[in-house]
Amino acid sequence: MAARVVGRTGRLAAVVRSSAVRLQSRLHGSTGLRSGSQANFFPPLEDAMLPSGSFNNRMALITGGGTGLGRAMTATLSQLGAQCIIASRKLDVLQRTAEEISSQTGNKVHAVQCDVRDPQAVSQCVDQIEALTGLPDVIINNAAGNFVCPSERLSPNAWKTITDIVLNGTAFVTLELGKRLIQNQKGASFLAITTIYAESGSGFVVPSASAKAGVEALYKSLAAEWGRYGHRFNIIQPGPIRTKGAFSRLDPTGAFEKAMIDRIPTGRLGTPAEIANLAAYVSSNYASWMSGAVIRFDGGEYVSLAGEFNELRSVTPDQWKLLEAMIRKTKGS
Ligand SMILES: CC/C=C\C/C=C\CC/C=C/C=C/C(=O)SCCNC(=O)CCNC(=O)[C@H](O)C(C)(C)COP(=O)(O)OP(=O)(O)OC[C@H]1O[C@@H](n2cnc3c(N)ncnc32)[C@H](O)[C@@H]1OP(=O)(O)O
Ligand SMILES: NC(=O)C1=CN([C@@H]2O[C@H](COP(=O)(O)OP(=O)(O)OC[C@H]3O[C@@H](n4cnc5c(N)ncnc54)[C@H](OP(=O)(O)O)[C@@H]3O)[C@@H](O)[C@H]2O)C=CC1
Repeated sequence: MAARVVGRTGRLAAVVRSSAVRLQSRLHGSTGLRSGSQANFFPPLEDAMLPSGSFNNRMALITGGGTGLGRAMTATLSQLGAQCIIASRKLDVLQRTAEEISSQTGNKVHAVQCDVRDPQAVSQCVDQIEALTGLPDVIINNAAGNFVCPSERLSPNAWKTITDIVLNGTAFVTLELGKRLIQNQKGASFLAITTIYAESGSGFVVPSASAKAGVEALYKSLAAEWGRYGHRFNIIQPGPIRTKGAFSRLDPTGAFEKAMIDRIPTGRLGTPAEIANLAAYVSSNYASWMSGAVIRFDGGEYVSLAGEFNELRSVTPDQWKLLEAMIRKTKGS
């Protein structure tokens, strides 16, 4: 009897999972998941989490919204009723994404070209946004640049390029919009996408780690300073989520992926739709008491890397018997 119920529940869970994956691939493209066995405990739920219409009459700017995680966030906000503006350097990519998402959700997505490293371009981009939709209620600073490289091989321009996109770009977008919103007495939710190594630092991505740490200091500082103008500032630190932009620059041969998945306690990569749901919640009015928050979203990878005894996961029950006997035999110090 119990086995029949478990069997039926298992089949039901499989059906729910496969329809969630179908919806996800329609809106966000393929999940591309590879996983370890414990991933079966943690299937991604990928349909929009918030009630439909949660972003009706709200305008959202997503930098880097044409690809990867920014695209997934745009798709979810648009599905929930927002009018979105996506901004980055490649107008053709932005326009394609904007058309695809608009045609799926029925809500307008605008594409605006902008290199966030250039403060003048940012100011012109905000002029365009004001003309298209008015000042946004939601700003997601998601654009970034990165590549793995031994630090002794970095040129000054390589350092400048990454820190300009990540730290200066985020600052230019945030300050330009912040000042105009303050002038117009309009509140907004600002969200920055950083990463787990913004906290620990990491070799081989030193410009990115330094710049992302700066972004976190910027957002925590403004959370304290600009609450009085109706602005909230929050940070999501994602762990590994497959996107072409990230994986082609951080693991070009694919050699590190398995080791990375093995050390993630939930046994799999995150999915773009999962982070999109979190970003939507943080940017929504359901989170109106959330400001200055730093949310780690990594399947447990950070704590798994940090704890010095975590490698003991590979000790078998028989080996534990021996270890325990040795430990118990020890007397005195
Ligand atoms: C399994 C592991 C996989 C993944 C996930 C794992 C862990 C989770 C944590 C992940 C964090 C991820 C953070 C991210 O930010 S991922 C986002 C990645 N997306 C992008 O980078 C998209 C945008 N990128 C770009 O446009 C380019 O890559 C670039 C280089 C950032 C900017 O392009 P631009 O045309 O402006 O710049 P260039 O003129 O090409 O180069 C400028 C400068 O940099 C030097 N350079 C470029 N590439 C390299 C390299 N690979 N190594 C060393 N140096 C490089 C280039 O030579 C130029 O310097 P000079 O020659 O002029 O001195
Ligand atoms: N995927 C992952 O595993 C992780 C990603 N992240 C973070 O998530 C965010 C999204 O990354 P992901 O989607 O993976 O990668 P993508 O490469 O797909 O996204 C980066 C986006 O930034 C835009 N961009 C780059 N340079 C500029 C610029 N100078 N001006 C304006 N826009 C620019 C790119 O568009 P264009 O080329 O048109 O300018 C692109 O759309 C980033 O902040 C990244 O650091 C953090 C941890 C893990």
